Order: sequence, then structure tokens, then C-alpha cells
Amino acid sequence: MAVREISVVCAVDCLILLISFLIFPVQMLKGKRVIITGASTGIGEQMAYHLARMGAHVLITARTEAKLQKVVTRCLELGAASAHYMNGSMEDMALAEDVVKEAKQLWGGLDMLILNHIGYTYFNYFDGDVEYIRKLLEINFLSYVAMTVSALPMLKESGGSILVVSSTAGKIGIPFVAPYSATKFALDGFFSSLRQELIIENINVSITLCILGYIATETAEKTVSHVMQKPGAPKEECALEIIKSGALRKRELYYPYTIVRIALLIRDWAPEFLDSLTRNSLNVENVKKS
Ligand SMILES: NC(=O)C1=CN([C@@H]2O[C@H](COP(=O)(O)OP(=O)(O)OC[C@H]3O[C@@H](n4cnc5c(N)ncnc54)[C@H](OP(=O)(O)O)[C@@H]3O)[C@@H](O)[C@H]2O)C=CC1
Ligand SMILES: C[C@H](CCC(=O)O)[C@H]1CC[C@H]2[C@@H]3C(=O)C[C@@H]4C[C@H](O)CC[C@]4(C)[C@H]3CC[C@]12C
Repeated sequence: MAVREISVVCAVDCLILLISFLIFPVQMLKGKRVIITGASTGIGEQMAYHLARMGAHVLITARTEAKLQKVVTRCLELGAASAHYMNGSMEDMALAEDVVKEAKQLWGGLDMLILNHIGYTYFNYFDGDVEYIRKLLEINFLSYVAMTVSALPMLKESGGSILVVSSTAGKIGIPFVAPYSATKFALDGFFSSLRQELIIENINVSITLCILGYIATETAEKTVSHVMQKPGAPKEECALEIIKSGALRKRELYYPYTIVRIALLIRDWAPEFLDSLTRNSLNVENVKKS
């Protein structure tokens, strides 16, 4: 991409960030009751910290209790109105429902449900393991549906928001992530259809689908840095953009905006060209069949 294009892209990004900052008063989240799943590390952890700084009540989930305890402690230091955790695997649909019950127990209601966790994801040629796909669908998709079903009554009462964290791999065909991509495409199908039904029924619950490019989290860098030709985007800024898009009840978030938005535009007008661009954006020679 020539220098001129890069400067235009950066200028557009800066303008978008400036506008969204100007129209997003941080006090919007003060006192709000928020569940964040997958918040022991990565983007989820950063979302918990941003919400804490905004004075929200947070209930965070993941499997690793020790990490959750540290995040809760940090959230309280940062100014959270309250901070609690529940640990367990989202393979267990009962846990998905119990987290929502805990929010009702703690707060008597819920304002924002942030569905963010994912199960172990490899970055390699699909190995034919159908059982792995079944398990990943349970963790990355069905648990999101189960939590939504449990949370909807409280969200209808509060006029709240559902934030679904997805990926460009949930909108376009990217090699080496077939099982993961299937779970993210499923999220788009289910939540985009549910959003239509909520509008038809005049139910004031927003659904924001967050389409993310490569983000510099520890897990992602460990998994793909050897294949990526550019560094990931900052997880802290990504987390803030997710929260802002949900608070402003946006239909979809694209982050990094320009990269993801251009990819989706090319997808609709020249899909084969995008497929070629995507393959060329990776050091595919570094992906060794396991
Ligand atoms: N990083 C990136 O490049 C991109 C990320 N995204 C999306 O952003 C979201 C967050 O990604 P990222 O921060 O990188 O992920 P991380 O791997 O950093 O964090 C994943 C979180 O999910 C938890 N988790 C893992 N397995 C389970 C399980 N079985 N049950 C419950 N919780 C579980 C982890 O904690 P624990 O292990 O303790 O359970 C952790 O808190 C995901 O939805 C991902 O698809 C989208 C595009 C790009
Ligand atoms: C390579 C993709 C970016 C293509 C581009 O040119 O922008 C990345 C976009 C989404 C990434 C995957 C993702 O959604 C998160 C997964 C998180 C796991 O921890 C492992 C890494 C991911 C499979 C990650 C891999 C790079 C992307 C496909």
C-alpha cells in the first residue's frame, strides 16, 4: 500500500476515533451491571478494566480462578462499583445459565452482556476432527445462545445490550481456522436473526456484533505471530471500542476499522481478489501440517 494510501487510511481512522470519542460520554456506563465472559486475560480482561474505570458493576468469567481473582482485585482498584467472578468452563451450559443467575442474585438485573470467551483454537490446516468442531461450537456458540436466553428477561427490563465478540474469520474465508471460523459465522447468523426479531417485537435490547481483525493478545501472538506479516492491533484500544460500540447500541463494530471495513467491501465486490489478498497477507510457508 503506497504512502499516500496509508496516510489516507490513518487520517480516516483518526477522524473516526475522534468522532466516536466525542459522542461517547464515559459516564454512560457508571453504575451499569455488566457480565464479561473470557475476562481472565486478553481483550476480556481489558474490557473489565475499562468498565471498572467507568464505575460499572462487573461480573467476570473464565476457567482460571487465580487469574480471575487478580482481575477482580484490579477492577476494584480502578473504581468498579463492584467486582465479582465465577470460574468454570463454558462447555457446561449449566455454568452459562448460572452466571446469569448470579448477576440476578447480586444486582437484581443486568444492563450489558459481553460474550467474549473462546475455546482452544489452533491455526493450521483442518485435520478432519469433527468432534473438535462439535466441542468448539458448544464453547464459542451454544454457550453464547444459552447465556442470551437466560439474560433476555433482565435485558428486556433494563433496555440493555448484548455485545457479541466475533472476528473477520466470522465474515470472510481465512485459511487455517476452519473450525473456529464456523463458530464465528454461526454467531453472525444467530444474533443477526435474533436482532431482527427483537426489532419486529419492539423489544428494546440491542445486539452489537464486533468484527475484529488481528489483536495483539498473548494467546493470539503465541498462536500466529510466525505467520502474520504485521503486528496485532492494541488490545486495550480494541476493548474500549467494543464497549463504546455496545453502549452506543451500534449494529456492528469493525476494529481495526479501515482494515476490516475494506476487507468486507472487497468481499462483496471481488471475493476471489479478497481470497488472494488474504492468502498473500500470511506467511503460509510457515504453517506446517501437524
Ligand atoms: N486476538 C485476536 O487476534 C482476535 C480475537 N478475537 C475474538 O476476541 C475474543 C477474545 O480473544 P482474545 O482476548 O485474544 O482471547 P484470549 O485467548 O486472550 O482469552 C480467551 C478467554 O476465554 C477464556 N476461556 C478459554 N477457554 C474457555 C472455556 N472453555 N470456558 C470459558 N472460558 C474460556 C480464557 O480464560 P481461561 O483459559 O482461564 O478459561 C480467557 O479469559 C474472542 O471471542 C476472539 O474470537 C477476534 C478476532 C481477533
Ligand atoms: C489472519 C487474520 C487477519 C487477516 C488480515 O489480513 O487482517 C486474523 C483475523 C482474525 C484472527 C484470528 C481470530 O479471530 C482470533 C483467533 C484467536 C486465537 O487465540 C488464535 C488466533 C486466531 C485464530 C486469530 C488468527 C489470525 C486471524 C485469523
